[in-house]
Amino acid sequence: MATRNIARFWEWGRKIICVGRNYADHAKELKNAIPTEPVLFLKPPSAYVKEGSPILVPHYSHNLHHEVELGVVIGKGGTAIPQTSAMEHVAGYVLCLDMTARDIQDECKSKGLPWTLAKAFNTSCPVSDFIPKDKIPDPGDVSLWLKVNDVLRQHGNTSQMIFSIPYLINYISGIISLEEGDLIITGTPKGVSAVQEHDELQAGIDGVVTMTFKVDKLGYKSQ
Ligand SMILES: O=C([O-])CC(=O)C(=O)O
Ligand SMILES: [Mg+2]
Repeated sequence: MATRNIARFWEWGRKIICVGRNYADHAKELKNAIPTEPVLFLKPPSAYVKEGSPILVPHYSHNLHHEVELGVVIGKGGTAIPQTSAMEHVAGYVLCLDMTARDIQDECKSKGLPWTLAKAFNTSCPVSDFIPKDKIPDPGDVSLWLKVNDVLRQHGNTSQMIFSIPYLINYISGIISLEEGDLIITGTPKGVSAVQEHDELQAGIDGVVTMTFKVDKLGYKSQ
């Protein structure tokens, strides 16, 4: 097998492990309790989309939300990784969006069903270019923002996270072994809101990366 390039992990990437309700201000805006343990869910690698391709609205949703998040790219796998060595397993970062069909998520929550349809559809995980680890010396102090059609909607700092990156790596790897090319997306700060077809989403990490995505209507539906 040819050598895999971690900077293009989304092409051969593996699991996307998502942390929910990791910012108290976002948990509150959706009237959820502040968690005492991380809330986890998964997206498949088919959820990845890169700049130049659009975010597609699932045909079954009328309330697609943006959630801007810091993504942690795993460079070295492991099981039950101690917090003290957790950062040795990180290859770098991406800025990412956890696109969420909020109407479907609300329905899933009220019926006690899993969030797969709300969170794991094609193009539900837009990602920026790979950010090498040394470009973010302190992942616990990263300022991230998102604009819809030039209007600022989200602006948070990873210092507001309830569970830190080393804590999450330890917690997750004790349940689901981490592998090279996995991505952990670490939760969103407050300000989530709906996007429509033709909207332009711009997001960034101050001084590190920006990315732009257009929203398009989903062009396909299973017959
Ligand atoms: O859908 C939600 O509210 C949970 C989530 O992904 C987050 O907090 O980032
Ligand atoms: Mg999220």
